Amino acid sequence: MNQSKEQRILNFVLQNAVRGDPRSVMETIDKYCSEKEWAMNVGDVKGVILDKTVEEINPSIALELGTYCGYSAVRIARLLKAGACLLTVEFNPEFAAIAKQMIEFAGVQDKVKLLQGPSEVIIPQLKKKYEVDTLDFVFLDHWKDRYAPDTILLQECSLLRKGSVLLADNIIFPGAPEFIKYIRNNPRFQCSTYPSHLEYMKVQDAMEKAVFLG
Ligand SMILES: O=C(NC/C=C/[C@H]1OC[C@H](O)[C@@H]1O)c1cc([N+](=O)[O-])cc(O)c1O
Ligand SMILES: [Mg+2]
Repeated sequence: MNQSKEQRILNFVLQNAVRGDPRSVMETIDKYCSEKEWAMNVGDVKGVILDKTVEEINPSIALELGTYCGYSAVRIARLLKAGACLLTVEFNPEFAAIAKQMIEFAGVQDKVKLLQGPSEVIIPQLKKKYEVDTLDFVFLDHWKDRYAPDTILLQECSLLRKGSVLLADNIIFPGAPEFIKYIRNNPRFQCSTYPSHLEYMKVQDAMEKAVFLG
């Protein structure tokens, strides 16, 4: 049975990147996906916006929705201080298996907990099963029509506190119109937009930052 694109990306990393070096893993994925096969990693351009947001917050506990191959999990985890943790949620078991290997190869497995399942099932489990109090940072990069319902669910589960920061990928392309409508009209969030480009393409995209005001 021939390989998936995600398996080809992982193999390219295993053969070309430096084990234990997160930056090498990121650069190798970016090289493959810009030269050989496009894939929906946040990428090197929007990745800088993600980096700056994570560095600004310096989160102790972060949540990522939509792991895919683990590119942004590696990207976020490499910036986390000692003792800090990234919980990353992936619905698709094949993608989760790839991401697990990617995270381990990059050497950030001690900072990352990969949770396989639908976000609407995992989010309500975070407090009791995964011992989360509240989240300092949430990166939304999963199904675009899940951004708004999952943001509501995070609030219903009391997982956000005054100052919790959400960062959403793809609010221009593919777009997340319901999320934008919800979050920008919501007095409990302070929003700002970061115009950018779609990963590996000359297509306009943007990221939305939303600070929960409590
Ligand atoms: O659908 C996108 N992301 C949805 C990802 C969904 C992931 O989470 C659940 C599913 O198992 C998948 O692994 C997407 C699509 C494009 N795109 O250009 O089509 C660009 C992006 O950055 C994206 O995050
Ligand atoms: Mg994305």
